[in-house]
Amino acid sequence: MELKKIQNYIGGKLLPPISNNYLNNFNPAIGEVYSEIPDSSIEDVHLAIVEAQKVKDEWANLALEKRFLILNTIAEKIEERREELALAESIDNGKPISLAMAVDIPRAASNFRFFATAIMHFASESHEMAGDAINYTLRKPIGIVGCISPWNLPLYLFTWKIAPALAAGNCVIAKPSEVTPMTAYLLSEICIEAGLPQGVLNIVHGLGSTVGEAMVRHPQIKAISFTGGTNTGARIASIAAPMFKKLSLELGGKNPNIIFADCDYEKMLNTTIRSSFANQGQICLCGSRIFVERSLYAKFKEDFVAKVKALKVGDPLVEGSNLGAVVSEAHMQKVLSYNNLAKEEGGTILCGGERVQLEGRCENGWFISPTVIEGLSYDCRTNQEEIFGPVVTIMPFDTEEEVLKYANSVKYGLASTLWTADLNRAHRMAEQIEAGIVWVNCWLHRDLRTPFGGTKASGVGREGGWEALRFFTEPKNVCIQYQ
Ligand SMILES: NC(=O)C1=CN([C@@H]2O[C@H](COP(=O)(O)OP(=O)(O)OC[C@H]3O[C@@H](n4cnc5c(N)ncnc54)[C@H](O)[C@@H]3O)[C@@H](O)[C@H]2O)C=CC1
Ligand SMILES: O=C(O)/C=C/C=C(\O)C(=O)O
Repeated sequence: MELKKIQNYIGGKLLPPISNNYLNNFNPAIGEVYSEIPDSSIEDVHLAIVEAQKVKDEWANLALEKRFLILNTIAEKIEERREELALAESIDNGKPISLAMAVDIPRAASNFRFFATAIMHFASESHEMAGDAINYTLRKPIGIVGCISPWNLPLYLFTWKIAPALAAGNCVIAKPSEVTPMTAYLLSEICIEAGLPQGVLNIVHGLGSTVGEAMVRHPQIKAISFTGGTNTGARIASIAAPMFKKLSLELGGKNPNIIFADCDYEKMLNTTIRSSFANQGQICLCGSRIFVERSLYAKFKEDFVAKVKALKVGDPLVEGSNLGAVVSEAHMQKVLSYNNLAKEEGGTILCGGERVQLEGRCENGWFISPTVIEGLSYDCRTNQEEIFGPVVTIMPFDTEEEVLKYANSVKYGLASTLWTADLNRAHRMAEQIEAGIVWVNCWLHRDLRTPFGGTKASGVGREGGWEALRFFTEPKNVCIQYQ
């Protein structure tokens, strides 16, 4: 059977790569190639830029209401095709279809709807100087911008970048992860149906080292919005910063989940299962280090491990599977290697820690049992490095001061979760935790207006709301002195 061939979306058309070379695209649940993706080259990136150049002024000057209507139509079409998109996402990524249906695809539609609306309300500042002069700040589209996204939340994160970039009046060259390209391809069909003018959005598929780097290096791409690994972010910054490009980098995390004995226990327990293992732990916001106040530790350990053991690792297309496959064989090997490291570092694996061999259709798929490890020190490698899989460590603590030291000991500073009924303590801790996001008595409770991103090695800049629209526009201040 001939494999489905994904195409680039350039100048409003679905095109093969200029080289006509393709890469294999795997279904992680069965461990087999099921489609092909363009192995695009620098020439395809250049073609996309030529197409974007032709229309960038027209798109930038289009009435806001017209831009709103087109982006809102894309949101509606994502919703209309949600079942097809959720199935495609599940097959491409390995995640349970129930998760794609409940979270990934609705959020992709919300991203377009949110920014379609937000741009209608985006206003610039003015500053009066004591009866002497007035300053007003213009916010112009940057021109052509680049969006590079990862494989863990494919359409969710791809649209989280593209939607504000387009809403702000830019033309976009976008590259989804080569590991999960399918829903970005379906999005190009949707954009054609929705009447997005040709060349405004161009999706170039291929490898990071070729397509991604060509985008980062191209002088006509004036800003790069990237989500992915910290090392990749550092490489992008090393190329783009000397070219004075605007950069938004949303990178890795090693997030603390801090649990005090006075918390709402049942809510905390259920949410901690989710914050540890949702999407097989492949969300940069997952809480991979769980710190529990000592008086609660034994009870938490018993209840948590029992719940984790009850999670079903299974065929992502079957209702009732709590965890699907991890995204690739290489990633599975990387995650499993941390279990060996944890043992070497003195840890005890309380449950999981192994490849799961399913029967039937998924017998060769890349599945890992959810893993809980205890007995490690806060500063060992297992507790310092991003694993990005279904693996958490649990550790007791005695005081706020002690747990803050543990929480802040990592190079990352993305997200954190606090569980306590004492709001004074929550404020105190939130103030001192080194992270861009602090959730109190909840996790991944998202309001798209809020600043989203991390500190330290978790990134530079913020996405979401006005932050994203500011990132994708260039401010110009005009100062007029009164005559
Ligand atoms: N959201 C997050 O925080 C994510 C973190 N990761 C972490 O990163 C590790 C590596 O995962 P990868 O798939 O290799 O992520 P990655 O950072 O290599 O990939 C993310 C995106 O960047 C592109 N890319 C790669 N190299 C590039 C370059 N030199 N220039 C421009 N674009 C480039 C990729 O093609 C992909 O579209 C994971 O094991 C995980 O720890 C991975 C994905 C998402
Ligand atoms: O915007 C969100 O709600 C979530 C974003 C998640 C990531 O950026 C990630 O996992 O990489």
